[in-house]
Amino acid sequence: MSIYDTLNQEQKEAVFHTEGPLLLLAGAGSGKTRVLTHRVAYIIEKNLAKPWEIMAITFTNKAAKEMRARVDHLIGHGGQDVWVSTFHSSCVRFLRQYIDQIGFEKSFNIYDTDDSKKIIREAMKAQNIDPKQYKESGILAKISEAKNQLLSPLEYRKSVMGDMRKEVYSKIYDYYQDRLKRNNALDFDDLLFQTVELFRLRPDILEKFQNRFKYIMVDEYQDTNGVQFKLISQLAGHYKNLCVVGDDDQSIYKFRGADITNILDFEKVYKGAKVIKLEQNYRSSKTILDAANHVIKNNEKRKAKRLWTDNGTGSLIQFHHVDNEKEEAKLVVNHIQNNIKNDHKGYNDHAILYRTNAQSRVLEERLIYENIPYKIFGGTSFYQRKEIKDVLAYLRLINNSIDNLAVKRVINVPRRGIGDTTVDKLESYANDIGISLFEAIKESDNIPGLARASLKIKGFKNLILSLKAEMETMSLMDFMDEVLKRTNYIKELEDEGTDEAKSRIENIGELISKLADYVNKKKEEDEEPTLSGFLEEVALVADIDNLVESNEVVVLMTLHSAKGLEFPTVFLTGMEDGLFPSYMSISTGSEEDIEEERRLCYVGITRAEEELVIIASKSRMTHGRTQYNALSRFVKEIPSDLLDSSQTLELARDKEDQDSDLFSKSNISNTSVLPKQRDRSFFTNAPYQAKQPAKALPKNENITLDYVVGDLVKHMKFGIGQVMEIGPGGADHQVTVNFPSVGTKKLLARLSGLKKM
Ligand SMILES: Nc1ncnc2c1ncn2[C@@H]1O[C@H](COP(=O)(O)OP(=O)(O)OP(=O)(O)O)[C@@H](O)[C@H]1O
Ligand SMILES: [Mg+2]
Repeated sequence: MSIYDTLNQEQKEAVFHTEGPLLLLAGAGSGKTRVLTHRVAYIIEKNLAKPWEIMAITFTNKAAKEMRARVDHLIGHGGQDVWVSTFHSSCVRFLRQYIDQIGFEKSFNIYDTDDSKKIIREAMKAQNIDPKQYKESGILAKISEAKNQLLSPLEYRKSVMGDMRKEVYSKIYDYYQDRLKRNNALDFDDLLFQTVELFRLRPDILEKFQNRFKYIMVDEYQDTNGVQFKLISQLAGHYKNLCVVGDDDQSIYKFRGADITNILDFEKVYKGAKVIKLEQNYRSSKTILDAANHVIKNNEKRKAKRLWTDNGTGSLIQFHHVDNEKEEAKLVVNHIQNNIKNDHKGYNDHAILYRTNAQSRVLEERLIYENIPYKIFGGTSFYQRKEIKDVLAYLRLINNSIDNLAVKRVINVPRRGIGDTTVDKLESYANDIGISLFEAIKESDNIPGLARASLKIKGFKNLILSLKAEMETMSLMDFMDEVLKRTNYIKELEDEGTDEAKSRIENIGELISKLADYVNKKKEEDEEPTLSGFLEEVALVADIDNLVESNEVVVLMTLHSAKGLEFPTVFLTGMEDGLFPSYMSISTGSEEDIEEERRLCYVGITRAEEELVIIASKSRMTHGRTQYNALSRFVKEIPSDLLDSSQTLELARDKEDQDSDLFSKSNISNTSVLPKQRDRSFFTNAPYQAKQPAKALPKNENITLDYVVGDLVKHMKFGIGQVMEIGPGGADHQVTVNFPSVGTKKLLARLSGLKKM
């Protein structure tokens, strides 16, 4: 039996049609990616090309990795020579070979956003541009946009003449590009831009690659942008053996310049292109596919398609309308535990999807509480995110001013003109006389060589000292507001106004919700909430992060990152109007924006193979306040006979039996409304547990540790350390370890994988 026997007729046609342009336009789970990998195998088998003469481009590193694995599996020996990569990594390879032909050195550096921002700042200074009117990230976004449209600084200048504001962007673009070149550096967009430039200026080099790549394939073609389109047309210019696959219903990156016309106009650009449609879905149950089809058909601007499956009807889609986000997290985690116990599923059979990054916090905490290994894919765990670390560093510094790391983290964040040299001087002064960095800051008048920065240092000192004083008089919630206001942290992000900045603001809002949660819990216990208490609770969750290295993990990710992937069980969380579809898309009143969100929903639903669980919450704490959201219109677009909502009750009853004391069923509280016995946090500390009835005792009694206080233990990341304390920690033990490498850390025993030495 050959590997092609498992393909259906249309798939075979696509695999065997190797010559000339080919468009595979088909719905989710119809085997597009599978066709690509089989096509690679076929081309090699028929000796139409050597492995290194085939290029397969995918969208993300994860997708590239999966495609690589599938190709290796099909082809075996030689598979590793097939050029499987993302656009960016392909370009790096081209440029490392030839960039000297366009005036860079081959050893060029690749700049990240921070590096780029530094240069923008320089440019603004050099040209006397008012930073109040123009923000670095805004300018950077404009430059990126220009590059994605293949506009050089000169071309951009011509295109914006007469528009004052854009002329400023143009001047900075000039300076920026010149500086990059002088530094022999490329930013991320340049990787593509300069490759296209190289090929344009040196047709002889392009020709080499055109001749080399006899077959080119591109996955997720619906999300290519202008510069990617150009690059592909350059490379495929000679043989025109270009096979692109995609689904217009899954185009979800318009906000990053993706241009859906690239796929819709393929036949116009590549005359004589063959078009194959796939209609059979192999991934999902009938019920899941039905739901997806019902949702997407509400989009008016789409090519109608038929997508059916031979798979069984499967189970109904579970729908839960819960009271609050903690109930949601609890339900998801309970469900996973049940599946593992009863269904013999593994952790990695489960994906939890959400619309915004900030939603991960509550889910992560519940997973940690229940000792379930997880990994955030395509992003960073909540407590590892820069803005969360920054804000927590401020709080740590205010709480305890001898925290040198915290000082270093925030002394110039947001920027207040205190440079590295100044910090170095402060630090060596502090070390010389054996005081903390903040003490040195207080004595900065005595430190030689700080003259120019001295006013700024004092400004920072006064900020921290006055916040310290305010901490004594304010409620914790008000205090947090004050910190964010006085440090200008949120304002900076607001001024940036980029998508990334908005996501950071949402994350900080989520940290405020965490604080509100903590305050509520303490009030219920008739205890005074304190900053140090809050930091301690956070430290427990924050430190455990990223320690799971196995593949046996529950996957968490945004819907955007989920494209192309599949999982037996998928949870679609936060299905509420205002969250998904996003408030932004609703408020613009633009049907186009809602349609993009709907495509994202279609992507989400079609990730599920067997089991789809949809959850909406009636209320949700955002920025520390409880908000009430209506059910997502997308859920209403799913016919009710596909939904099973009866289990909500059952599960709720179940839960009540199991651990009604740890979690409340409803959370309508914010800081000012504090009903008793409600809204408990995920983490319990010792005095809190003492108040629990017996059945709610943490489950850590089952876990025995082979080390005791005083023992040496080894940790994957931090190395060897000494156990200082062992206490209860959710369903686990909280172990305090002193590591010479990083200092004292609080870890959860089981998740941290501590080993006795
Ligand atoms: N002919 C087939 N027989 C059996 N399984 C198939 C067949 N075609 C595809 N599959 C399986 O169906 C699933 C979906 O395939 P694939 O990921 O290639 O779809 P896709 O069209 O790329 O989906 P997406 O649009 O989500 O990227 C995979 O598990 C794949 O192995
Ligand atoms: Mg695919």
